Amino acid sequence: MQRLKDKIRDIPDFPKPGIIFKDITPLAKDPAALRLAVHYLVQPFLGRDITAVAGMEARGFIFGSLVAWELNLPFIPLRKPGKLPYDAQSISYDLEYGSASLEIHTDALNANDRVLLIDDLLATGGTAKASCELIEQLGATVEALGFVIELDFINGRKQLEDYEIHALLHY
Ligand SMILES: O=P(O)(O)OC[C@H]1O[C@H](OP(=O)(O)OP(=O)(O)O)[C@H](O)[C@@H]1O
Ligand SMILES: Nc1ncnc2[nH]cnc12
Repeated sequence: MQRLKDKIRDIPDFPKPGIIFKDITPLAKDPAALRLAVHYLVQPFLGRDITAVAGMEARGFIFGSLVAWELNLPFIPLRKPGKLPYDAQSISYDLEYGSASLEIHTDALNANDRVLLIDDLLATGGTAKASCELIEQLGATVEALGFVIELDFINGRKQLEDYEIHALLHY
């Protein structure tokens, strides 16, 4: 795991004063490290009854689509507002440095789906909680959540108590 941690760059005061931004671009830039991260990321989910992988725009797309590829499952994008072309369901939420919205196509999932939600980072959990609600609004079940990074000191898990959560790197 230290090999992966070495590929996460701290950027102080981005995007706001007081935030230490965990930059995953050095990890994405290194093919061996990226493969290793995805290898570890999928381990808890192998052989499980999961029907789809969902990821949040934008950094969740990087890891979510690689996990979907690795598990040979559909990838469902949760997008920033106004980007999805078909009927979409929307939700607003707060995150570590502001507020935002995400959308999902209303036909992306149904009541038979058991979804693995993947993102790069768990901070307050606002993004993840809203994403779970979006998935559940379509009648689907959230099977588990997977993150590359968890900021333990923010304790985003407290608002995700009902869910199984796995994270590779803890700060
Ligand atoms: O746990 P939280 O406090 O909700 O924060 C975590 C979220 O913040 C970042 O996304 P951001 O909204 O910055 O979008 P990006 O992926 O487009 O950079 C990150 O990729 C997570 O999705
Ligand atoms: N500290 C942080 N670094 C990178 N992405 C984030 N999303 C929310 N908080 C973050």
